Amino acid sequence: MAQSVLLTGAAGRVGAAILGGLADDYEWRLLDRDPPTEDYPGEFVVANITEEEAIREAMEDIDVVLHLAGDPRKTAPWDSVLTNNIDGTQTIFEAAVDAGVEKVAFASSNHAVGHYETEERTPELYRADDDYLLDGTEQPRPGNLYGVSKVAGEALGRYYHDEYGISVVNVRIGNLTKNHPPIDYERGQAMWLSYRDCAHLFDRCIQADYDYEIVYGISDNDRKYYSIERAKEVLGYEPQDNSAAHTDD
Ligand SMILES: NC(=O)C1=CN([C@@H]2O[C@H](COP(=O)(O)OP(=O)(O)OC[C@H]3O[C@@H](n4cnc5c(N)ncnc54)[C@H](O)[C@@H]3O)[C@@H](O)[C@H]2O)C=CC1
Ligand SMILES: O=C1O[C@H](COP(=O)(O)O)[C@@H](O)[C@H](O)[C@H]1O
Repeated sequence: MAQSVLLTGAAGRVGAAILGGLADDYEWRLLDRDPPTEDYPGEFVVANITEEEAIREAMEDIDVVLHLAGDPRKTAPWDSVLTNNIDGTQTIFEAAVDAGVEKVAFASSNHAVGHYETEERTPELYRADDDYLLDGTEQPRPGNLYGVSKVAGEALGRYYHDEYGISVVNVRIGNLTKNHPPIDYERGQAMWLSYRDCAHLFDRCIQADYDYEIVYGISDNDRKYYSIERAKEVLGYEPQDNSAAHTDD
């Protein structure tokens, strides 16, 4: 029988990439605060992730949670990230543990480590001949309050894993764009995540066995300063795309 997967933030861009690749592969329960405007492959729950009761109900009979819902803006103000990204993520973990969910994959971000991109390192860092690599074992260095909220989400996962044993993978997503990498944006090309690699990566988050992990979610770009070795090793991630293959780079 297919695993039951709760996808929060299902109506957003990352949700679209995941469902675009995996719609037929799982029993989906989709959740978003915005009501659906199209057909979705499963039950659609309209709820805010800060609503404890609604989230507890949404968690019933779920095997795996892909937790994407949150404010994705790098300029997001503190009150929004505090509510949507930190409070909301705590509500998700608490309900997941109580419901006996096996795994949570958390949509973290490149902005959790944005301040490694110092003036001395950039723009060389974004180029294929530069060998500087972050691999997920480094200390977080958020580049903005949004990044701080993602580090908090990763810490919540650490706590719920250590305290309750739930499996947690934090995917520090780079820059997801459809069809081709960002144009005239070296940083975006270095951290490009294609739609099909995104779907495959979250598929591996559903299928693989792990304890607590931090991995980078980017395609196999020639330009890169995030290692994808841990995602390959632990999750079996096999990306197919590379921003260098696009002539409009
Ligand atoms: N798109 C990208 O390149 C990247 C995205 N991420 C993370 O991935 C996640 C998804 O991002 P996108 O799909 O790009 O954003 P999006 O804005 O397209 O989608 C987010 C969805 O979450 C929903 N949502 C927001 N707050 C909610 C709440 N309190 N309760 C219920 N639903 C809520 C929104 O209605 C929206 O449909 C976010 O957590 C973001 O921080 C991280 C790095 C890069
Ligand atoms: O976390 C996120 O990062 C991506 C890439 O960051 P950017 O600074 O290069 O734009 C961003 O597009 C996305 O909206 C955000 O959630």
